[in-house]
This record gives sequence, structure tokens and C-alpha cells, in this order.
Amino acid sequence: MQRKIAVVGTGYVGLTTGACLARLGHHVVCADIDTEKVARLRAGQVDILEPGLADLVKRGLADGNLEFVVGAANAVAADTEVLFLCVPTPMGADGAADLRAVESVLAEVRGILPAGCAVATKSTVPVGTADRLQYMVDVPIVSNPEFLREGSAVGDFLNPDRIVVGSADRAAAQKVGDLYSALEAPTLVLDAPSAEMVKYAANCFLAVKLSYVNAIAQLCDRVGADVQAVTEGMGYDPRIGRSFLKPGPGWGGSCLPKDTTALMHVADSVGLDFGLLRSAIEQNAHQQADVLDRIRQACDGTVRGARIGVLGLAFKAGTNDLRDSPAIRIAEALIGEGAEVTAHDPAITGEMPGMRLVDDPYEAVKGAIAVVVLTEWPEFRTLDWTKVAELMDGFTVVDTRNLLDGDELAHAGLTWQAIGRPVESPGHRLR
Ligand SMILES: NC(=O)C1=CN([C@@H]2O[C@H](COP(=O)(O)OP(=O)(O)OC[C@H]3O[C@@H](n4cnc5c(N)ncnc54)[C@H](O)[C@@H]3O)[C@@H](O)[C@H]2O)C=CC1
Ligand SMILES: O=C(O)[C@H]1O[C@H](OP(=O)(O)OP(=O)(O)OC[C@H]2O[C@@H](n3ccc(=O)[nH]c3=O)[C@H](O)[C@@H]2O)[C@H](O)[C@@H](O)[C@@H]1O
Repeated sequence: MQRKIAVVGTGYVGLTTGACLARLGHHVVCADIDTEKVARLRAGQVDILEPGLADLVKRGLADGNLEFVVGAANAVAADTEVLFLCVPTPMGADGAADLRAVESVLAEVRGILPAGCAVATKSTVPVGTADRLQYMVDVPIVSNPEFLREGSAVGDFLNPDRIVVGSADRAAAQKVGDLYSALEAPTLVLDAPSAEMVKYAANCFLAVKLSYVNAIAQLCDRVGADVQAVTEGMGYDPRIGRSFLKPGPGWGGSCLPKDTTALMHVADSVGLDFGLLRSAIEQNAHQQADVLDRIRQACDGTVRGARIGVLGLAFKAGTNDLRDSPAIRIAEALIGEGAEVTAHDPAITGEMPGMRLVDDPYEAVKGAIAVVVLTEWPEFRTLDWTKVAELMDGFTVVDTRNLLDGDELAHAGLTWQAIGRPVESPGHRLR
């Protein structure tokens, strides 16, 4: 049955939610405060790199199921049944989630939401938010956390592992859950605090898992084991699973860093010493510091004045999102230490402060003392590494994603320095 839906915020989550719910047959009005973005969306233009999203937007516009307006109030009509909050909840100065955008939207719509409408919160908000903000509106607030990943947002939304809805008003929670009835996924109808907690518990678990793997990779480096073989051996155990076991330059992106810090803040506020999560956050900083050390070593101890080629700036492959990207942090640290950074990322164009951004990966490595792979774009694997070796002034490639073929690099005359794997160098294996 077609429902009348309003979605506030047209970023990764809001636009995906709006376009996918329209695809499921609902009528959706999406609102944003960014006037120019709304104008572009009305013309079918999608700024973010998300496979299938632009097609869904165009389709929704064409069949009349998807509209874009400026301002939350303009998305609400007398027959609106569910209003989704998909606005940012960034890290505040004290580490807690900053809920000002959520509160300002509620203040904007509080007087005009029709009776019978429900507010569904897709923004990631700390436990207790639904109950705490309930006084602001006369309609029920339902927590409906979103688990999509950037780069596969549409696929994740339409093929979810689970739907979670939670509210003090069970009927309202069920109503929000029913919007997804065309999708085959288990639906959990919970109380609001539990639904809110599922989101943080899941993201923080992923962060802890990655910090653990990154620490194991560091250990592999020191004891002569190969982390690729180790994680393969671990992954056969279904209790561990194969996914999220790839070491890297530290985890980043717009969510894991802010959500781990926000949950830490919640734990602190109730007097719980969540040392495990704190260690995971600290390990992530060590991981980035370790990558910087490797780059310094490749430049004979200091990067001052050294030309460094950076391959990849996005926080992971498949996205052009630079928010809280470990690659950007590492590039900025190198620039801060006096390196001359030339960077290439297949999804990023324009200007980047402090560095030269080039469209051609070979231009990025030209004259470099060391090359650093920071994002796991598959196209870096198939570069002509003999050509790279000829263009470079040095010979070390620090592969923070364990992406490249070490043998191929060694044959090209390069030293391949991965994370938790034996160093491959022309003629011999080094530790
Ligand atoms: N990016 C992701 O992969 C995921 C994000 N989340 C959560 O979803 C929320 C939104 O994240 P993103 O979509 O990444 O953010 P985003 O930054 O991509 O998009 C947010 C949008 O909201 C708009 N906006 C801000 N204030 C507004 C207001 N008062 N009225 C109308 N529009 C307003 C902004 O202009 C922007 O277009 C956050 O709480 C995040 O933690 C949850 C799951 C996945
Ligand atoms: O709340 C959110 O916003 C989302 O956060 C993450 O999704 P996303 O930020 O898109 O990115 P991930 O794919 O989870 O990657 C996070 C970071 O971990 C790194 N990573 C991931 C996997 C891996 O094996 N190794 C690894 O280093 C990535 O490079 C990246 O820096 C979660 O995976 C989503 O389920 C969640 O909805």
C-alpha cells in the first residue's frame, strides 16, 4: 500500500531512503536546507558516488513518486504518514553526538505534523534520544537506525540484513516497519533505547573488529607471520566470519569515528569504564602513526622536502567521500612534516589544500621518493608497475591496503611494504 512519506536531509542516508522508498511504491517528498542541492536533485543530478542512486532519483521524478523541496516544513502535508529524520549528527566538541540538526527539524515541523503521523529517526542518535525529544512533538517518535554502507547504499537499503524499529508506541514502530514490507528482511520491533543501542553497538563492534585485525597485522609484522594467511585461517570459523578482516591505514569515514567517540561519551556519562572501546579508538590512532613511520623510513628517516606520491584519498574504495578519511589525515600529516605530496584518486577532482591533485596516477608517482597506497581502488592493482618504477626517484611502495601484488612490484624493481605481510623487494624477501 502506498504511504505518504517526508524525508528530511538528502545526503547519503536521506537520498537513498527517499529514492528507495519511492522505488518501493511510496510517495516521498525529500527536503534539504541546501537550496542548490535541491535544485540539482530536481534536475535529476546526484552529487555523491552511489551506484544506482541517480537512476532511482530520475525514475522517481519521472513517475511522480519523488519530489524535492527546500526546508523540512515544506515536506509535510496534511496526509504525511511518516517523517524520516536523516540529518547529520556530527561529533560535538565534547565527543558527544551533536543533535542540533535533529532538534531544529523537530522545532520546524512540530506545529504542522498531522495527527497519526510518526517521526522516524534514521540519523544515528544516542540512546535515550527518542524518549528525550518526545516532548517536542505530539506524534510518536520511532527509532529506525540505518545500516547501509557508503558505496553500496542502494543495494544495502534494498537488501537489508535486518530492519530495526523501536518506540514506546508499538503501533507506530510497526507502521514504520511496514514501509519495508516488500523487502525480505527480519524486522525487529523493539523499545526505542534498544533500537538506538543496536546501531551504536553494531558500528562499534565493527570498529573493535578492525582495530583487533590491525593490531594482529602489526604483530604479524614483528613475529614473521603473514596477516593475509592468518585472517583467511580465522575467517573459516563462522563465529568470526570472513568480512571486515582487512587491515588498513586505520578505519575512518563519516560514521565509525564519530559513533565510537559518541558511545564512549555515553559510557563515561553513566560511569562505565568502556576500556575495550577506548583501546580500539587508541589502536586506530596508533595504526595511522605506524603508517607514517613506515613512510618516514622509506624516505631515510624524514619526509621533509621529500616528494611523496599518494594513491587514494577517499576513506575507502567505491566512494568519493573524504569525511574523516585516514588517507587525508596521513596526507595532511606528511604535508605538516614538510613533504611535497602529489595525490591521485579516481573519484576526486578539484583542489586539495596543501597538495597537488592530479588526474593521472603516473603523474602522482613521478619523481616520488616513496609511493603510498591509501585507498583500495582496484585500478591501482593493474597499474604498470614497471612504468611506475621508471617514473619514481625512490623505490618503496607502502601499500597500506595490502592491495598490490608484491611479486609484480619486486619484478619491477620496487620494494613492496604492506601491512602485516613480508616485505617483497627485488631479488629477496625482507622482514
Ligand atoms: N553516511 C552513512 O553511510 C550513514 C549515515 N548514518 C547517519 O545518518 C545521518 C545522516 O548522515 P549522512 O546521510 O551521511 O549525512 P550527509 O551529510 O550526507 O547529509 C545530511 C543532509 O542533511 C541536510 N541538512 C542538514 N540540516 C538540515 C535541516 N535542518 N533541514 C533539512 N536538511 C538538513 C544537509 O544539507 C545534507 O544534505 C547521520 O546521523 C549518520 O550518522 C547512518 C547510517 C549510514
Ligand atoms: O553508520 C554508518 O554510517 C555506516 O558505517 C559503516 O559504513 P561506512 O562508513 O560506509 O564504511 P565501512 O565499509 O564500514 O568502512 C569503514 C572503514 O573501515 C575500513 N575497513 C573496512 C573493512 C575492512 O575489512 N577493513 C577496513 O580497513 C574502511 O576502509 C573504512 O575506512 C558501517 O559498515 C555501516 O553498516 C553503517 O551503516
